[in-house]
This record gives sequence, structure tokens and C-alpha cells, in this order.
Amino acid sequence: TTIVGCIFDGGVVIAADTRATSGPIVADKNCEKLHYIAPQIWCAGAGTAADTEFTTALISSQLELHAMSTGRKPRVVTCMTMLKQHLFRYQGHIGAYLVVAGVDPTGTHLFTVHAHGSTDKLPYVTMGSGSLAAMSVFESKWKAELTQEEAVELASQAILAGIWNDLGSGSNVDVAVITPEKTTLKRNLIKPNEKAPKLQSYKFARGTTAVLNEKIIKKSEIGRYVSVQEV
Ligand SMILES: C#CCCCC(=O)N[C@@H](Cc1ccccc1)C(=O)N[C@@H](CC(C)C)B(O)O
Repeated sequence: TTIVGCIFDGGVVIAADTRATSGPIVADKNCEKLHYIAPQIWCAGAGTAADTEFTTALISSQLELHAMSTGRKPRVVTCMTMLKQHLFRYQGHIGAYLVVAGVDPTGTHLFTVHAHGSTDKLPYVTMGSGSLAAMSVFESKWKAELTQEEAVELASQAILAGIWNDLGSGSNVDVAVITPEKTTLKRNLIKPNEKAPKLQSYKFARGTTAVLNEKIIKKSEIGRYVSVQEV
């Protein structure tokens, strides 16, 4: 996985590739690594797919209940704290490596949360197996006061660096842009690995496999030929 986050003037953008692997096998060519936490808080996840999915869903639920009891909009730092305390309690056995980003009444925030419970607060972050490829893009092109367009472009370039250079990353680029006004999920914003059509048709002609014999039976007779387990 390659996931990134980048703050710009007026909001924050997160992005991810869409490859899921199981050893050397690509298990999913277009999976979703950007998770909804709250209307203006989203999370990108790397590590064990199930752990990122369930951990973000759990904290999303807990944060909604918290917002109801406080009567206030949820804060990104609250989400980060709930995530880090949950993950620390499980001593790293929940393999969730998260980029938490959003806008709340205190401003725009971007955090990383690692499986063991450590956190960082930064203007730009990368995580996952492709994080070094992505960070090479940020360290050479990031500047303060990026516009939304510049931030989306930079985050996309960082994900593409992971897609091309990390075997654990691939397929497409997903992006989420969060501003005080609204949140936009751009699913498959870039699709640089579309499968080309086959150069020829590999359909077998009818009759390629000869039918040696055919027997038509009544449904009531099926028991004679097929052992049907009565449940
Ligand atoms: C299929 C299947 C089950 C494994 C799917 C599965 O969690 N793959 C993991 C790698 C991994 C981790 C731990 C055990 C095994 C395999 C994976 O692709 N993680 C990516 C992010 C998630 C959200 C898709 B990325 O970090 O590379």
C-alpha cells in the first residue's frame, strides 16, 4: 500500500492506491483504502485490510456517539486519540497503519497512527510499503501554502510513485479532499493501469468438445444419479 496526506491552505487531502495483496498475489485490483469516519474526517489505511476496515468503522461509531453526547462536531484529535488508545491496548496485534485527516472547529489537522499506538502530527505524511517512494515526491516537491489543485496533484504524484515503484502498491489512485465547505471523494481519479483488450478472440468454436451421449431423466429420478443430501 501507498497512502498519503497533505495539508493545503483551506483543507487537507488524502490519497491511496487500490491494490490488496496476499504474498506475491494481487488479491484485489481495486480495493478502497479511504475510510469515512465523520462528515469531515476521513482515514487512509495500510496494513491488514480487515484491521484497517474494522478499526476505522469502530472508531467512527464511537466518535458519532461522542459527538452526540457533547453536542459538538467531532474533532480530528479525538479520533486520533481513540485510535491510538485502541491500537496501543492491542500491542500492535491489530495491524492498522492509518493516516487520519480532517477539518473541525479548531482547524485543519493531519495525523498518522501506527499499529503500536504511536502518533505524529505533520503537514504531509506517507505510510505503507510504498511510503518511501511517495515521500521522495513530497521531499522534492512539497512547499507551504499549496492550493487545493496543487495539493491534489502532489498527492496523486506521490501515490503514482508508489504504484510504479512498490510491488505492494498498484492499480488506481483514490483521493479525498476535505475543506470546511465540503468533502469530496474522488474514487479512481487516475486509472493508469487499465487492462488492454485481447489481441484476438479465444472463444472455442461450438462442438470443439464432442458430446459422447445424452440422457434426459425426470426430476424424481435424479436420486438414482446424484446423491442429494436431505437437510
Ligand atoms: C486476500 C486476502 C487476505 C489478506 C489481505 C490483506 O490484508 N492484505 C494486506 C497485506 C497483508 C497484511 C497482513 C497479512 C496478509 C497480507 C494488504 O494488501 N494491505 C494493503 C492495505 C489493505 C487495506 C488492502 B497495503 O498495506 O499493502
